[in-house]
Amino acid sequence: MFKITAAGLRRLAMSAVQKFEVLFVLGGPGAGKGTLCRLLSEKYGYVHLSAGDLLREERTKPGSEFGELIEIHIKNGSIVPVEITCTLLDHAMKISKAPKKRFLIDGFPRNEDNLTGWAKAMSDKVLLKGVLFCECSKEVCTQRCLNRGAKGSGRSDDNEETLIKRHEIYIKNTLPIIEHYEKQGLVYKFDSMKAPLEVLKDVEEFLPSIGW
Ligand SMILES: Nc1ncnc2c1ncn2[C@@H]1O[C@H](COP(=O)(O)OP(=O)(O)O)[C@@H](O)[C@H]1O
Ligand SMILES: Nc1ccn([C@@H]2O[C@H](COP(=O)(O)OP(=O)(O)O)[C@@H](O)[C@H]2O)c(=O)n1
Repeated sequence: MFKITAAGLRRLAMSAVQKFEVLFVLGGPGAGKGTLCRLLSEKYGYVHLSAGDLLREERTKPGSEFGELIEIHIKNGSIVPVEITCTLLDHAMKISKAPKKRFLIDGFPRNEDNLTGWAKAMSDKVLLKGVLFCECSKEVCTQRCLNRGAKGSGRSDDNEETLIKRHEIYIKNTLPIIEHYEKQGLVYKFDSMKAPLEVLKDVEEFLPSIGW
């Protein structure tokens, strides 16, 4: 006899309600992900969730059990375990009061652990509409982060030593994730060496193709 499992029932229930729509925004450290997301969110009301910002905020919360661990990873340029990051993203999505449940998730998924953890925890709730890939040279990325640091970002990772590691991790761990989505035809690449408003314009040409 046909039997439906609890997980099957949950999936059915979730498919009946509207799922959150998500665009991942990826690229090297300093490629301009946050800048693009801010422009898009101001103009279209999409909710910008930066994994890095959420982790930095959690790090400084009094009594956070993960504060120290997060700081070690950020200072080292390495990637925080997905259970922490995914819980922060999930919570931020749930409490969002934005009328349009359309989310720009910036700086995630950044490695295999992020990818599998997200699939496990979120695939029932979220519809991935695509991946925006900010293409930018290592030199420009590095210079942008150093300028951001010099202008007082206060970030413990906007320094030459950490930037070398961040870039290595980007090449070794994040590029394969972008390739993974590319094989599924989900990636939209654009030149993020251009000025911010030109980048915005290029991305705006892509949005109608996903119904945004
Ligand atoms: N298209 C751009 N052209 C020039 N500078 C940029 C551009 N996009 C971002 N920046 C600057 O580069 C730095 C890093 O940008 P940010 O958006 O924080 O990058 P990311 O989120 O990828 O680390 C910031 O100081 C920002 O003002
Ligand atoms: N998915 C993520 C995103 C960021 N992070 C951490 O946060 C740091 C800063 O990420 P970010 O997205 O704010 O900044 P960029 O490196 O892209 O400029 C990373 O170097 C990681 O240490 C993470 O562990 N996992």
